[in-house]
Amino acid sequence: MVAPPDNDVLWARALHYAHSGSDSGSPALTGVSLGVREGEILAVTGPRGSGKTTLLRCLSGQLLPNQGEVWFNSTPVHTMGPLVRERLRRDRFGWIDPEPVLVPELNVWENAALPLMLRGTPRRSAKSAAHEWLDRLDVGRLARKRPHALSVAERQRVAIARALAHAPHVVFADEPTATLHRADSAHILRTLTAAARSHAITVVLATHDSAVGALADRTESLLDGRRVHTVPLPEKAPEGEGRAACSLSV
Ligand SMILES: Nc1ncnc2c1ncn2[C@@H]1O[C@H](COP(=O)(O)OP(=O)(O)OP(=O)(O)O)[C@@H](O)[C@H]1O
Repeated sequence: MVAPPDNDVLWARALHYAHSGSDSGSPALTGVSLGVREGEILAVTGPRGSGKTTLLRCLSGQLLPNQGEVWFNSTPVHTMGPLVRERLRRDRFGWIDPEPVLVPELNVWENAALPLMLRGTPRRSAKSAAHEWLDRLDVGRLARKRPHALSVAERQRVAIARALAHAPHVVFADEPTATLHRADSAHILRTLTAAARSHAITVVLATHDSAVGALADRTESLLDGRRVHTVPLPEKAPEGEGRAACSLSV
């Protein structure tokens, strides 16, 4: 095993992953390698079924690749046992799902403070951190409400506050605005990326919306479980060919 470059907070080499019982019968990832730098916002784009979610779940230690390696800050994740991976995810990573999944019995600030309280942060400090992030995401006024009293967009803001409140090293955001209207979606993405930049949090953001890539420092594209390079056509493309990008498989 060769350790990854020092400036990569996350590093994956030759990841292969096949879901058992997959409808397509093809593996979700076939040899994906990539590095993510400290503090970077990386967009992972690609059409539906291209392997974005599977890649994020392998990088975050939720899934163990069938082959290949995942490293976090020079520590191999793919060789960790389930409990160590669980602790790594709880303490160092944040996760944002496409649809907000909150605990219905807890109010908004308790939901946002949950990762902190699970790792033993005193209630008062956890509450204060949760309030800070809820305010930042424009849902501080809802802190005492239960999730069912909120709109989907408000619940997603709470889920984002929860992913950020414990000061994670890396936040994985899987299509975080998939269920939102365009205006909400743009605002939430800007807030997420601005918050991450101001706290030097690394973000790996899966999206099938190429416009989202504009907010990222870098974009990696997937197609059929492989990384592809997006190569812009030359300025003076011949008549009729337009300026669409083309993809070359690597
Ligand atoms: N739990 C699962 N069980 C079986 N097959 C799965 C499972 N999750 C994903 N797959 C399959 O793996 C492939 C990659 O799926 P994945 O969800 O990683 O892609 P994606 O790019 O995130 O897609 P989407 O944009 O629709 O979320 C697809 O063929 C999908 O059907």
